[in-house]
Amino acid sequence: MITIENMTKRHGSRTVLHDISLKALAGRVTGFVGPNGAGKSSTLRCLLGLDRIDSGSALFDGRPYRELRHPLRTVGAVLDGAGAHPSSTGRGHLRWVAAGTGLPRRRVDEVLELVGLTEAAGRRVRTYSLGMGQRLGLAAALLGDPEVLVLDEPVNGLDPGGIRWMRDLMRSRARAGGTVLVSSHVLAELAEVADDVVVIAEGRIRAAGTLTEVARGHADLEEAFFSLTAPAGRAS
Ligand SMILES: Nc1ncnc2c1ncn2[C@@H]1O[C@H](COP(=O)(O)OP(=O)(O)OP(=O)(O)O)[C@@H](O)[C@H]1O
Repeated sequence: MITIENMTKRHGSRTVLHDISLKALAGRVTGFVGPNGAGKSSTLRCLLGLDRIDSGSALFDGRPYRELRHPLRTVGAVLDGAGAHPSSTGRGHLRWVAAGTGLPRRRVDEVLELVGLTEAAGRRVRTYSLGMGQRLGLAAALLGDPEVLVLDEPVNGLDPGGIRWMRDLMRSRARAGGTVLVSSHVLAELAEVADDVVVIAEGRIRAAGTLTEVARGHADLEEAFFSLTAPAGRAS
């Protein structure tokens, strides 16, 4: 379970996250939605210990990321695509990650199979399509078979088959008891996969609840998104 409480993040004099709180529960997919610049990536970076939090907390079952005993076995994350060196092969990249974290080498072939990259595993990452890069990033995140998955815009660059596959994967991780936190710009895209939704805009949480609760009182999901994320001066 992920618990963020009263988290504030500043860059210089600019506050990009204002006292935000959210929960992502085990056994559920939690969608994290907001327009460009809303603060989604900043939230995920703070959660994963990549950026320092100015106040508040961001915890995995009660511990900050940096204090996890087995980070890769606890949390898998995909933030900016694959994160692999372009001249390495897909398999080489995963072996490097596995070796650096004490995970068994055989796990590399298992995750390549899981994300559908077995055939392309010997090719250099620079020849991968955007969607293949996303799959490789996910393969690295799954190496430690973690309980928690944190995915920033994971369907960017995927074709319809890839999107369906990614949704199935998120659902199956949640069904198996995992915690899945997934960000998107589009509420309707999350409708297919999320049990719960948290809406962020201008660095503030605007709504949270089940998809039905968040959409209640709005004509459709698109209207709900625009209404909930409208600039503060214009929010109804
Ligand atoms: N290193 C930084 N220095 C200064 N401002 C930053 C920095 N990183 C992010 N920001 C600002 O924080 C705000 C939130 O950005 P963030 O990338 O978290 O939004 P986002 O919701 O992930 O947007 P997108 O959907 O476009 O990726 C933006 O106004 C951005 O300009």
